[in-house]
Amino acid sequence: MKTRVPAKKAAGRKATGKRVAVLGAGSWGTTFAKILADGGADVVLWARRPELAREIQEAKRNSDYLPGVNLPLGLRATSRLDLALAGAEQVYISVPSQSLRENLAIIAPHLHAQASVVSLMKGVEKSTGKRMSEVIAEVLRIDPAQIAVISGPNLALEIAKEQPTAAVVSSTSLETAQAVASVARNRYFRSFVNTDVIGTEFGGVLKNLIAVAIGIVDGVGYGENTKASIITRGLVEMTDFAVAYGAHPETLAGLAGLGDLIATSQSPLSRNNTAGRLLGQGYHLNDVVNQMQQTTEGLASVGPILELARAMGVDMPIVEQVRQVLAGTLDPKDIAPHLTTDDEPQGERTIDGQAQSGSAVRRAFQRAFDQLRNGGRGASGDRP
Ligand SMILES: NC(=O)C1=CN([C@@H]2O[C@H](COP(=O)(O)OP(=O)(O)OC[C@H]3O[C@@H](n4cnc5c(N)ncnc54)[C@H](O)[C@@H]3O)[C@@H](O)[C@H]2O)C=CC1
Ligand SMILES: O=C(CO)COP(=O)(O)O
Repeated sequence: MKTRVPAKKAAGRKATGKRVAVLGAGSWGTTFAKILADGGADVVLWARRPELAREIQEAKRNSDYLPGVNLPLGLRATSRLDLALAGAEQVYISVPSQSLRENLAIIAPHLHAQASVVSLMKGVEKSTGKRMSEVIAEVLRIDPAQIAVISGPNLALEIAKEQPTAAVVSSTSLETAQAVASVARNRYFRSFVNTDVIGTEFGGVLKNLIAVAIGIVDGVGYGENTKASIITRGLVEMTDFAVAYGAHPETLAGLAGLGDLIATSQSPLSRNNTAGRLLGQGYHLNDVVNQMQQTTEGLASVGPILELARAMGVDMPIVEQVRQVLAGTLDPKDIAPHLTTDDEPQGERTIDGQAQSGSAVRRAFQRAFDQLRNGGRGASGDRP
């Protein structure tokens, strides 16, 4: 199929005229390119492999990652980074988190100085524990106001099939978030905005870890009570962690937190959930990793997240148990929404007022005080 149709016509609505690039033609990068093109943007998608770029450009298909999905006729694809980035005012990145730094090094020479850079990724860098927007700022040395992140309950294949979905675009600059959100939207994809980059990014990272835990108990054969307990207590862990690093608690109650946690924990489309299920069924981690053909961010994030949690004195019993299952030191059937060593009842709410308290330092003191009050155990509790 060699016919070329202008983006405006192909999208079936007025083009915004905004020239954007999407880097990474896996399931999410390709789906996001479709979101943008269907919203009227002029999109060029960069694929590492020339044969994949050719398939997308000529057949308007990405059969490995999005089987059965027809891509917009106006969507262009190339394996040449310089061509993808030429004139791009917004650059969306969707590569595995552990490869971001090396990819940024080859992106940098071709990036327009004023371009907004948007992370679609949900991992932290294993070697540094840094969030993707931090890695972007560090390597590209651009103003943080040029950087945005997008997160939410966004299982790629459902969106590629045009099922109605919402997401949140976050940037320290509201103007940037709004500029990105006005391009990254269409009739089936609605973008909200916030300025809580920390909460939005950590929400996406942390829900992966809870989704692995849910997959594990699913694989073991436990039912809805166990899963609901882990989802609920998991959200508390996510919120405690993110707030300790400066996030707003309400972000974790929003699309990038609870919303994504629900979608990822419930869906067989989730790679993190699937990896957990295989572990729960008794497969060894190496076999699971070999079986997963797509990026499973949660597996790489467990270690750095627990280190970051320790640094702030945040208890993450569920994530800790996921680590133990991955390490083969905890039987999957023993994973539970609490530490197996808990022997005294704990209050469901113990960090009263934390959500309203000021700085991260103040919260750390509050947490230390709560730990003392709880006889050395970490504070745990639903946010008010
Ligand atoms: N698939 C989904 O439903 C969603 C994924 N995400 C996030 O998007 C990011 C990318 O995920 P997917 O597109 O799903 O992964 P994927 O495994 O489907 O695709 C990753 C793509 O990155 C490319 N890539 C570029 N440089 C690479 C390198 N050095 N090593 C390996 N691959 C390289 C691969 O060729 C591939 O096209 C992840 O952080 C994920 O958490 C976020 C929301 C939804
Ligand atoms: O982030 C996602 C949905 O919002 C995709 O989850 P997985 O990476 O587990 O497939």
